[in-house]
Amino acid sequence: MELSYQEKLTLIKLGETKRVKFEELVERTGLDQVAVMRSVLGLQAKGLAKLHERSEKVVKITETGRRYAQIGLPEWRALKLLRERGKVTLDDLKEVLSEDELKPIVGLLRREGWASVRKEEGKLILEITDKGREAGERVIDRALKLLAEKETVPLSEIEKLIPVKELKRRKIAEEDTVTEREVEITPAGEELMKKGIELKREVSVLTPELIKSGKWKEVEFRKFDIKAPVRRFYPGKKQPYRAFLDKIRRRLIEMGFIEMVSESMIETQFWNFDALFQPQNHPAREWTDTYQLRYPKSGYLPVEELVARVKAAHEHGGDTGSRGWGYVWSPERAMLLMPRAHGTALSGRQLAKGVEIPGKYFTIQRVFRPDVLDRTHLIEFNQVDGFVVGEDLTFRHLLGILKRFAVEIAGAKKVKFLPDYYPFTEPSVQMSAYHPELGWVEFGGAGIFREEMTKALGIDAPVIAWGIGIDRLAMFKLGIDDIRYLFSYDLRWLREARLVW
Ligand SMILES: N[C@@H](Cc1ccccc1)C(=O)O
Repeated sequence: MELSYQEKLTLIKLGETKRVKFEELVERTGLDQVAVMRSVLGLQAKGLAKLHERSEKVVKITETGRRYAQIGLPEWRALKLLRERGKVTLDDLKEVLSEDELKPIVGLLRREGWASVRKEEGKLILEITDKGREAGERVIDRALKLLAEKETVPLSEIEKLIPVKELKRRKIAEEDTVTEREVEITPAGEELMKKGIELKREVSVLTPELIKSGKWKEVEFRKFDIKAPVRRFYPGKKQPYRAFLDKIRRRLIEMGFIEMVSESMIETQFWNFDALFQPQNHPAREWTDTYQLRYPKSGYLPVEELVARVKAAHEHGGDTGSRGWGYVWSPERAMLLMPRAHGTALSGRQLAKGVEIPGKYFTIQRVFRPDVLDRTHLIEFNQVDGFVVGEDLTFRHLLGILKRFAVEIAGAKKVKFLPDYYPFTEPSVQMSAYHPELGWVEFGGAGIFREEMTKALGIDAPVIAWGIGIDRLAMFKLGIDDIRYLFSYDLRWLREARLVW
């Protein structure tokens, strides 16, 4: 017969006493109540023990009863005052009684015969009687004492003193039933005891020490029922959206991309727009499309030489053969600060800083654009931006890379390219990816950076670039249909959201 460690221990302890109160058995085993009950039921199922349950009517002291036991029943407090003063008015009794206690007191004292009552000038006067002077302990006092001492007393015992309804009426006690449990060993159990039960230490974890010392041979391993329902356990973990972004970062690093990082979400217009050859009168630079910082309003421009080249590109195309945008470029405008509106700003910074050629770079950026919040729009979202630079890159390489992203990152089955326009790329494309559940989803923009941009930043090789919005994808991977959930505090979601990749 297979007995668990706890069952064995319980049986051994039971064998010492034959029949024992459940609570005492708990004490003897040193296990907790639940464990002992489980063991007893287990032993009972195997015919080794028997659980006897008997419910008993008891009387339990109430909060009021406990208070009376301490300060005395109201009639005793009143009598004490009467004994001191001989007679009192009802008002006088307020010294020793509460408002609720005052109301029934006249009736109580009269019933006991402890006081006589009369009216004098509209006032109730109570005067002590002989019986009141001599009064001693009554049954109700004895019952209260007993209850105060034991808290619960069998109903039968109380009823020997006083009808329980009397105690209930005075709110001293209430009735209850308790279940008395006793456990008894069966003959089969005794039989097994006689044969001897080997109580091996039961372990639930196999440790290196157990293996090294050879002790694993002596111990018994705890059996687990892996199908038993257990409480849900929520260990600390990454915020689900963070987990998603980290996954993308990993993918790109595995594909050989170098990450571009930034300590700040704030950018000068220079890097967000000017360095990307986006003219200063471009509508996307207005407040309707980008935010501005109120304070501080302006930041710093990079080295003069670079600024001069950007200015020349905007005004007349610099040395690219382009005519530029043909306006007077303002450094003040370029100095204005803003929350970054696209990740491409970091691509511009990287190109100006210098790059390996050939080289591949990416960044995951939180970006900000005014919008009306709803289930699919936020004013802040995340983009994966990046570029590949190399001597003989062509537009076809760009399409190939984008397709690869759509498949690798988004799990898209089909992609579609449409002509598009960006001030910093020529040609420009927009890519849509076909998602089995979402249908055609706009994935992002891409193109070959214009020479007006790359040359001003000091790069003399073709650069193919893209910017991909990844929040729609995150929504899908996290199984949510409201984009605001990406930043939700909803504990249930934070605990249970699952990233399906
Ligand atoms: N920055 C563009 C995307 C883009 C990046 C790079 C090249 C072309 C387009 C956007 O925010 O939509």
